[in-house]
Amino acid sequence: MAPPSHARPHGPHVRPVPPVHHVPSRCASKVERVSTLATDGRAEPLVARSREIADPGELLALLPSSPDALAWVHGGDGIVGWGRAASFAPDGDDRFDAADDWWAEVVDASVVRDEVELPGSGLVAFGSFTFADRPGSLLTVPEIVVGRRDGRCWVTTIGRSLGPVPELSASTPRDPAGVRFADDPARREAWSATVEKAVRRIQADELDKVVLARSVDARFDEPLDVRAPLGRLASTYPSCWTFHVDGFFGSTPEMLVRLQGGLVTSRVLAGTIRRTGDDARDLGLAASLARSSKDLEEHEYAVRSVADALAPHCTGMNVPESPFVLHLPNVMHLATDVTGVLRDDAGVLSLVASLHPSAAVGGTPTAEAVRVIAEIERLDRGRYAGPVGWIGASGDGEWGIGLRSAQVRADGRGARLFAGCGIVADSSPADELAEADAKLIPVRDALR
Ligand SMILES: C=C(O[C@H]1C=CC=C(C(=O)O)[C@@H]1O)C(=O)O
Repeated sequence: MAPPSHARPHGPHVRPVPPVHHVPSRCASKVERVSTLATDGRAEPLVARSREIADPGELLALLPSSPDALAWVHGGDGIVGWGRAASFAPDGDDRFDAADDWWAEVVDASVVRDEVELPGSGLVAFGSFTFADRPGSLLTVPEIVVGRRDGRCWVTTIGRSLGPVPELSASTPRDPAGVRFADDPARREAWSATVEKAVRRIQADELDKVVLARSVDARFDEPLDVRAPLGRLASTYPSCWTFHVDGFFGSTPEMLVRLQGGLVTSRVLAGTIRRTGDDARDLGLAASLARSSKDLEEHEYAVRSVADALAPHCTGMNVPESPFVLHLPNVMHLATDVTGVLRDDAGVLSLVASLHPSAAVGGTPTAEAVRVIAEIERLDRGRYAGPVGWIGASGDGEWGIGLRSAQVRADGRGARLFAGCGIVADSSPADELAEADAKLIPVRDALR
């Protein structure tokens, strides 16, 4: 069978062709709209150029101290960026499709010279979407991107004209100062009561599973330099994807969807056990997690939701029958890697639109779970549990679920940390509270 076409109608950016290619716009009015969305409002297309460079050292250390700093790193590889060449803040239920359309227009109106041709090189946008239909989603095209993959490094400049390779230098971030966490017992009790309420509704057959989240506020004496927690997260959780977009940062173990060269992959997590720090004991706990009917049930809902959402877009899907246990420093999760071969021309944001919210962050059935969350959780999740990641000119990209995360306040002197747990019929409120505490550890520790 011929391999499916994975190129989106974004033009020929994906093909290894001569270094400079200008993709004609689909229609002039769209180009104008895109250009006016760029930060300075001038009606000019973007010019992006990626060049291979010598290894500049740790990517996160290159970030300037700026609210525009962007990051998506995993085990030393990934991309970081800064500056804002263009951005778009989609809103509403169709925010993913609106973002996808905007991106198609940006790509159509841009000139890309990619001498690297690796995932993340060429024109890219970073983004973060809200969990629910509320303001706060953002797709942003940086002016500078630095990337590393499999030992190769590059820099991309994006702007109104071809820019020179910038000077890259590492700097040391300022440690968080005077950190206090507010997690008072009354709020903890109230959350346990909410879990109990959800269990009763599940036992009454209103729904099968719902993910409930809680938040903890942090305060700082000085505005946070987000590069400090980012560096700590990346070194402590190298198997997670450490991200930062517009004050939303964290280290997520869950890949909602990666699209690369027609291959679709998703890492589904649900079902958790805390680690004790004693390796022998943790191995026993991992075995009990793999046998726990409560966790296996919770996991199965999450896998089903992802497999069902991807099925219309994929052939040759592989959905393993049993999960493996993913070991992280704070917790262990039941995990399943779902793969498929793209059979339509969906870009990664269309796949995100089909997948969000998966049962790892929403529940089963989805509509009922989302309704119950809105009714009983009493929390504005913001970007927590929403998709976060990047998209390239071909429509390929990587989008994780914004977990183990926090949103920095606009004045930088505080942040809200989030964690949630999948609730099923035999969930215990005390266990879920302890599990949520364990899921808060990565960001909590990174802020100390
Ligand atoms: C909702 C979160 O985790 C999800 C991902 C992995 C395991 C989960 C669980 O076991 O409940 C959650 O579904 C969170 O970290 O805030």
